[in-house]
Amino acid sequence: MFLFDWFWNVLSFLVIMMEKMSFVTTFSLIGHSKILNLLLTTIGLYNKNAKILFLGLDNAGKTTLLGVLKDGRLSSYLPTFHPTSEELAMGNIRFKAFDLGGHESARRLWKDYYPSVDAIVYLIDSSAQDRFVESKKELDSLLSSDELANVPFLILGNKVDIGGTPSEEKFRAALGLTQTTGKGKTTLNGVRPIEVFMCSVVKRYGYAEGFRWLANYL
Ligand SMILES: Nc1nc2c(ncn2[C@@H]2O[C@H](COP(=O)(O)OP(=O)(O)OP(=O)(O)O)[C@@H](O)[C@H]2O)c(=O)[nH]1
Repeated sequence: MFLFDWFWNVLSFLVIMMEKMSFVTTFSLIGHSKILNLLLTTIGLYNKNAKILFLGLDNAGKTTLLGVLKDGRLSSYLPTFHPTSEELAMGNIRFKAFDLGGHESARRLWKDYYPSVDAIVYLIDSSAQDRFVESKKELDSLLSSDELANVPFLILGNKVDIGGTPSEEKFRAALGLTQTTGKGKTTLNGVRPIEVFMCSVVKRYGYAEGFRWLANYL
């Protein structure tokens, strides 16, 4: 019995060593990032290289969100007058995000970015109720664009940390967003995915759920 145990332990040790050696050899031959990519591709999580536009009126919080997603830091930014872009990864989505600015002059450039876009993230300052009509007008114009007909829309009702912001229900009603896809993963039957998530970029909540929802449709 002792001999059998000893033999079994030695055999197990050798098998583990061989596995480790072949892994180390493969690892150094292919390289760390390629192995990671290979694993992610195998489990279907890596092919989400998407082009995402961050749109919304000026002051909605687009650049702040981009900054938080980029390096986790909250900074203060000047209004965006020139489009900027960042390569980002969030959960299982890798994407190139374009912050196009929300001032009236900047909005004229939005349509130049429609070709080959994979998703729109539309931010609305939920504390600025006096601007809901203007925000709805821009959103409706995006939603009715032929070029964006099949593009998923993630609507973020931002700044809920500010007192007096409307409930999600009232926010949806004001923006005409009562009929949406649903927050789970659903079969679309040819309908464009569109969903609302209330969030606070500065308090860092709400938007991650939104991006997780969006990942289902990229
Ligand atoms: N209270 C609060 N303020 C926020 C939030 N997100 C952004 N802000 C503030 O809103 C202001 C505008 O944010 P920006 O990120 O510059 O807005 P933008 O949409 O990029 O604006 P433009 O560049 O003019 O199009 C800044 O003072 C931010 O600090 C939030 O979740 N809560």
